[in-house]
Amino acid sequence: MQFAEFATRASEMEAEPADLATVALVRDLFCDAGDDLPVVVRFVHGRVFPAWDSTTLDVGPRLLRGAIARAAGQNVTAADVEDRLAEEGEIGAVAAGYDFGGQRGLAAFAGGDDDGLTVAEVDETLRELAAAAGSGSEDRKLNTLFGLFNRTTPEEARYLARLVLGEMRIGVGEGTVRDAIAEAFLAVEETGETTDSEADDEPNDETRDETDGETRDESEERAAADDDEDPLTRATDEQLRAVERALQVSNDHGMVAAVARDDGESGLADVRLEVGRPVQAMLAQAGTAADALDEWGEAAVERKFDGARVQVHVEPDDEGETAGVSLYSRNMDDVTAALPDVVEFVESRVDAPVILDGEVVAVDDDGAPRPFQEILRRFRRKHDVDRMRDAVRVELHAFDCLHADGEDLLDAPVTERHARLSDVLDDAGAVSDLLVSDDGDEIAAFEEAALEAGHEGIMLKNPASAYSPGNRGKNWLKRKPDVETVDLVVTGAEWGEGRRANHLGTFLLSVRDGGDYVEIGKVATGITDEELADLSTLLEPEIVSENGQTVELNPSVVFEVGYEEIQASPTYSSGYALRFPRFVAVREDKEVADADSLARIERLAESESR
Ligand SMILES: Nc1ncnc2c1ncn2[C@@H]1O[C@H](COP(=O)(O)OP(=O)(O)OP(=O)(O)O)[C@@H](O)[C@H]1O
Repeated sequence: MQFAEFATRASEMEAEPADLATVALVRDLFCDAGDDLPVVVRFVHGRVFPAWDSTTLDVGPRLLRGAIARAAGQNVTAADVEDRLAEEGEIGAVAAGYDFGGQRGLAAFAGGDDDGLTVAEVDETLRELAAAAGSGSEDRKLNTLFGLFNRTTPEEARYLARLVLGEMRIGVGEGTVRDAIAEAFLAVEETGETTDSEADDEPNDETRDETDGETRDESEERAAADDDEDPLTRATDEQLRAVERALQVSNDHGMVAAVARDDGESGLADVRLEVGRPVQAMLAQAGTAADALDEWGEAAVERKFDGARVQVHVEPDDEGETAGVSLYSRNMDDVTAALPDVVEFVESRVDAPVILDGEVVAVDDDGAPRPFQEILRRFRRKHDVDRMRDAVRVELHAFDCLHADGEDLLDAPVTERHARLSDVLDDAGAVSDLLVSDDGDEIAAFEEAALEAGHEGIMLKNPASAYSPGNRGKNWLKRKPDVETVDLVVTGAEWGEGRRANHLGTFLLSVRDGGDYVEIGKVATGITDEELADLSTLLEPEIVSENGQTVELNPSVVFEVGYEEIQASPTYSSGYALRFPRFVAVREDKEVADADSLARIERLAESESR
């Protein structure tokens, strides 16, 4: 497929306000993609690599602006591009505003044979760019991007720029991709035999409700559109679930689309977990022991470790022995290199191919947990790993087993998965204690002991429940006595004054509101001088534009922020403000998509006002 064709389709999606019609456009694109299907599926929601793959292009806004400036011609500087960005507010619009065609004309004049970019060529070039490392790699990346932009029309440039930054902004989220795959390759044209035969078969509440707001809206719109002209053939809930399950298990949208097309529902059912391919972490809601017992009769109770989530993959070799250990964060980033002590521990205690879920916690010499911030000094670290290994001791607490010895356990109940965990991890101290109880007093005593031992609280799990990757469902409840903090996206900052003039000092905080960010306040307290310097290093490459002391930042960093109260306030665009905000930590284990939403802020504000 020509990249120009992809860009035209993307612009149609961007212009389409209705969710169902967008699904139909995405479906049609998938149907027309041919051999390029996996790439097109990834591109349409802003990915070059599958979701499970931690490889990134590692191109920041500054480098991208430089490449656009170069492709735009000799008279255009990166500062000009920056000025236009301040006016337009979005890099795709800026890229589309330049005429890169002049260079193409020259290339043709010089004997160049340019039939236009193909989707496959863009994919291949961006993959090469991602692989550039070491000295001179910035320049090589700049050259590669320049080469691509140089061949784009304005429409192609718009979507290329956005693809490079990983945000297509065309209203196509996970739910849309899932529905479009089912519509394209599983749904059957209505021929008197109705595809609504599953109408009574309610979709798994957790899966459908917790995916994202968009999914819920889509199903409502789907229902409302029943009698109206419907642009979709209408996949059944069962077909949607088959796609959803394969996506959860593989985190590879391109592969799932190809399997749906080539092998249908039975092919999707055969998609299995793979050691070395991370899955999304199951998440929890806040809740109490009373909630748990009311709902399930009994609860599986564990300590809530205050550390960083880690998924442990132990790969088999040809003889069935273990060949290697890899570790992933809750966002499926590869953090193996940062935690050699955990790798060594797992190597010595596990001798079967497994996927385990757990938490790494910083501990003192007596094994007592240290504050959460300490583990963040180790997690994701690329430099000084050995020095930090000595400075911050960590321990693994494993609490789940998703796969053991070739067997996927996602659908097995909590208690069975925990029993398998105890079988495969030869260290009782590293296996999270599990109390299954229907007695509120017994659970309260367990909670008290957990808090006394320095843990954050307890987790309450429905003993009969399966593991649902990526879902913040009702089967896991977290219970902790401390005041909640909120995780907010840093969208702006101000340069400091006096001795702090070289550092960003005050940070503008936002919450997620659909695909956008709305402001909720600023934080400047609770940050040490050392942290200020680190924050400036972290955030300076994300500067989008500057106006006097104030800078606008690409939303990429999440702060955990404490506060005394959340108040309704006209000062910020969210309609809320934090009273006495206090910086707690950078949530390096979270991406902006994991930051708190406006809906959560509304709930917190409401519960405080009661
Ligand atoms: N025994 C346990 N079982 C499951 N998760 C646990 C356990 N102990 C600690 N955790 C951690 O608690 C988290 C669940 O809380 P939640 O899903 O709300 O994540 P979060 O947003 O990081 O919340 P928090 O900031 O409260 O940790 C898990 O992601 C995991 O990192």
